[in-house]
Amino acid sequence: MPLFINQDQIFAHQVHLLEHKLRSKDERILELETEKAILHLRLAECLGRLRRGHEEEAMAQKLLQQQRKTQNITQSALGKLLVEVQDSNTNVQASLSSMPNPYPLLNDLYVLKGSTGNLGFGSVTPLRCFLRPQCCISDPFVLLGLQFHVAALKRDLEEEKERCRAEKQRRREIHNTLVELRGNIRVHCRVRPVLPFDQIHSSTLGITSSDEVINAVSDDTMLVKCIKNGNPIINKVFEFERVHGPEDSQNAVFEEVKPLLTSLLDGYNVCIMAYGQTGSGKTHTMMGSQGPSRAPQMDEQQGIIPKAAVELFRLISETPSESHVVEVSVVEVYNNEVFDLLSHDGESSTPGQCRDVITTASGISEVPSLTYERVKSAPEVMQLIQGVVKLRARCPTLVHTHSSRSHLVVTLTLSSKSPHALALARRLQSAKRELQHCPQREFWSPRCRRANPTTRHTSTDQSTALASPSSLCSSPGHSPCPSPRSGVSQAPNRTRLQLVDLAGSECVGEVGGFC
Ligand SMILES: Nc1ncnc2c1ncn2[C@@H]1O[C@H](COP(=O)(O)OP(=O)(O)OP(=O)(O)O)[C@@H](O)[C@H]1O
Repeated sequence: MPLFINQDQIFAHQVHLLEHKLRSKDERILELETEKAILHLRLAECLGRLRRGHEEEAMAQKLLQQQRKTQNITQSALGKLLVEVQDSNTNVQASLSSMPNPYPLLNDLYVLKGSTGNLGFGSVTPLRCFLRPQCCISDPFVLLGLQFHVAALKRDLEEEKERCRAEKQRRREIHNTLVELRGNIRVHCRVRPVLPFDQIHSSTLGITSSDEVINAVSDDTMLVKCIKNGNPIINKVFEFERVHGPEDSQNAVFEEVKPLLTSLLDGYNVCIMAYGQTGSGKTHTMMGSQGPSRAPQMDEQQGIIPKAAVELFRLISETPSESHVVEVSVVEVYNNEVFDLLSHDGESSTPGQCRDVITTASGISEVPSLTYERVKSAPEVMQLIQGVVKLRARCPTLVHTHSSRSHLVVTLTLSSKSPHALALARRLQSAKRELQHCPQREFWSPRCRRANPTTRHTSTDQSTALASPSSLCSSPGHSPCPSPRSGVSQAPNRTRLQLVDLAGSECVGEVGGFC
């Protein structure tokens, strides 16, 4: 059969194919245009975000500047007012003392000054009228008026200060309630002042001394300038429960943690821990930087540990109905080993005995043979701590020469209730020590841990562990004590205050310590 090819049909087919190709291309063009529009939109969004970022940064800077300005203005205004008041007061006192007092009624005026309240210049006229029939003298009135004015100014100033204090206190209370609602761990941040050794390290990193890397923007916000050589500065904002600026004193810092000590007497364990980069001021905050010549008790430069000891004994003296016993232990954690700095046992010349750490079946970490010294006053606590704290491992770092290279844990154990109950607890503790010498006992120590990281066994009797003063609260913070089991129900109520000064990391490459 002959093959017949219709040319028209071939052309029609080719046209159809070409039309199909054309349609596909049109569709592709449409797709690409849509993608282009989406990319344009994204670009616009990114630009908007970038702009907003710049605006936020500018606002943060502006806020900081405004705060500084307001602070300066308030401080200088207060200073001027104080100087004015003091000057006027001195002048008045000098004039009055250099003058004989021939007017017996002037003494009445002093009484009036105390009882009438806010007497200013305006009050002089009625007083003058009152005195004129008897005295008819004008100069003393001027002086008195001046004195009243000074007194009124002083009172105003005091009232202002009081209002300011009350407002701050109210804000703190609301804040604390909020924090309580949020959880039992509070994180405060302290920014120390710039010190001479900072200038040296700044210059090695190419930062000028006028660059403040960390700024306490408000009571709870901190601005950190992240500076890296050759890169633009990035501002980061961090929020804490409380931010202490460089101007905040040791007292101001302690006031924030002081209420926790009341919790200790209410039956809660408390742990206050200082954490931070080397040279950031942990030891200064926890122990203080007191010179040897200073009186140990009333020193404002004392840190949280001495102040907490004073406060604890003050609180105890306010509850004489209960008998309280305070015991102190000082532990150094260095190179994964625990050293009992108060230990007296052993003939070794190395101070501080290495102790084992065990973990009970209930997951509580213990240092069973830790030394606890009974103390009766805050100076006694400090004498013990000061006596052994010099044993702490130290080594110069790139930041400062007296860097502590170990963690320090000071524990104050408070036992309340009758002396009989305390004696029972001691008997339980000695029974526990006997148990520890049983040959079949396995325990977890830092050395075992190195050999086998998963080994965490103990055969310690849980009831004795609960009664022992050496049982550590497993989680730091403001957590309730374990409730006594039936076997130790007579044991005294025991709570712990742990004060921890950690060793700082040497993170100096990133200024500000926020890597
Ligand atoms: N708020 C502060 N006011 C004045 N000086 C301070 C303040 N904080 C720290 N310093 C001083 O800074 C230096 C370093 O402080 P400190 O020894 O407390 O640091 P650190 O964090 O304990 O360091 P490390 O972890 O290396 O032991 C000390 O000379 C200390 O007196």
